[in-house]
Amino acid sequence: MQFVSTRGQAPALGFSDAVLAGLASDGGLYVPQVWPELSPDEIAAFAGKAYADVAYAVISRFTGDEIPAAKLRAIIDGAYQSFRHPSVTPLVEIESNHFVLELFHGPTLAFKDVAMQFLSRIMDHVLTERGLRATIVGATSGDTGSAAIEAFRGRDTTDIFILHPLGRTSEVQRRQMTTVLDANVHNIALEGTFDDCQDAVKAMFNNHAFRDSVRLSGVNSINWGRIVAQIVYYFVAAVSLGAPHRKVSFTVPTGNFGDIFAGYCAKRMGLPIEKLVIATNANDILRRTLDTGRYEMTGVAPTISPSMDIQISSNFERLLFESAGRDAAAVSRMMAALKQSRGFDLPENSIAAIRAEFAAGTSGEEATSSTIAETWAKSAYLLDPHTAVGVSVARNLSRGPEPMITLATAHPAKFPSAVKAASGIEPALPSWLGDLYQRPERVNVLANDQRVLENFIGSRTRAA
Ligand SMILES: Cc1ncc(COP(=O)(O)O)c(C=O)c1O
Ligand SMILES: N[C@@H](CCOP(=O)(O)O)C(=O)O
Repeated sequence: MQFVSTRGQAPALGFSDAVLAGLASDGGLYVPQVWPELSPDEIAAFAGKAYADVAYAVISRFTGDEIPAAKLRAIIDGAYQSFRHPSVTPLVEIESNHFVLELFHGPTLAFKDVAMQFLSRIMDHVLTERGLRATIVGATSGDTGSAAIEAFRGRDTTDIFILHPLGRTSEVQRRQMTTVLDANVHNIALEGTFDDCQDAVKAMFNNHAFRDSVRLSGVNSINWGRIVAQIVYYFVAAVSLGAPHRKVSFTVPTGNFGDIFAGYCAKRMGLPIEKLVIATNANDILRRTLDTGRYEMTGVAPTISPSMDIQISSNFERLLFESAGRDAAAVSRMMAALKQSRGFDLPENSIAAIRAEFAAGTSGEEATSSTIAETWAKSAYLLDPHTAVGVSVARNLSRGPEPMITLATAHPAKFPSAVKAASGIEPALPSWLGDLYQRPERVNVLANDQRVLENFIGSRTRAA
């Protein structure tokens, strides 16, 4: 299996190289050259299988023979043993025909663990095989960072540098990152927004001298290794509700578009999904794009679902590539316009193709809070604010008879103030995080300046 860049100017790479590269050298994102397909019989055979079995069946379609079967199996088993629920990603029916898919049973209580526990093991394997070390740089609005730090801490093959926006994460999210004191972990609180953090990471990838000198690698969902692991739970959830004999729809709280793009990939592989619903908070650039056909940046507003306070939705580029008939030149033009004038119009064929597969809705702050309160009152189920955005949008949608699955992307205890303000209930952290507020923190506050960041990273990485 080869992977090609959405901008068409970088060499096609195999799975391991695409994962180590993170971002393509032309600034694009890697996607599979062809979509592997699973037949209805193969999908039906997932019924009753363990999560790791389905993960192996799906992921091995992308790794081909690059990772030996026994090694891939051991990596997947190790990744999902770190989850504290026997089903890994259980489904809970919160009201008639509306389910939440709990993706937060991993070590850091957010859906990012599902992919990160896999990615860290794959990268470690490839780097060890090649006798190399890499410098991992990631941008986070709170959850990617803690999941990545937890997954890569203590590994000899990698040094990890995570940029978070100073003062814009929840306190639990910040502490989950800054209290990890392993020598290979470096936390940077950037004076800026999440979009600034993400821009800085992309600029490091586009500075080829720096990229090569530190053997730069990325763990944001620009990395195909993240997406591939997230495809799995769409199959697991849909099959448990009757797929492929019955269609299902998914609503996904969306920021960087990685999670919902994984759902699109599952559909391309043959999973019968009726609709993929993009749920945004007040930072509603994606919903506006679906309404108007124009992607237009306006500014980021802080919300009670801070992990989705994003405007530059990286993985939307992958969808643009697919929806524009894989026209890499058209994608490059749109991305150049975004950089120059903070917006672009989608070609007619592209927006029509997107509207055929996706719907979109927005949940403002009040609607999100009242969704937390109502769901607690009616179903005794406590939603985190990101999941509440999804549930709120799914409830307001005109729906068909198929089951709706809203992705529960974080545990409510990661956002105790917002959840308590909405419901009166203060969700407790699980016992293994019970002393989080007593643990010492280590963090470096840095200016949003590319030279400062590159000097900081270059002088601390062991991969240089
Ligand atoms: C809790 C939570 N929900 C939803 C999202 C949005 O996911 P994505 O960026 O893949 O769209 C994020 C972060 O990205 C998150 O941390
Ligand atoms: N919400 C994310 C933002 C980064 O998204 P990613 O999926 O591209 O890593 C976070 O929690 O950091």
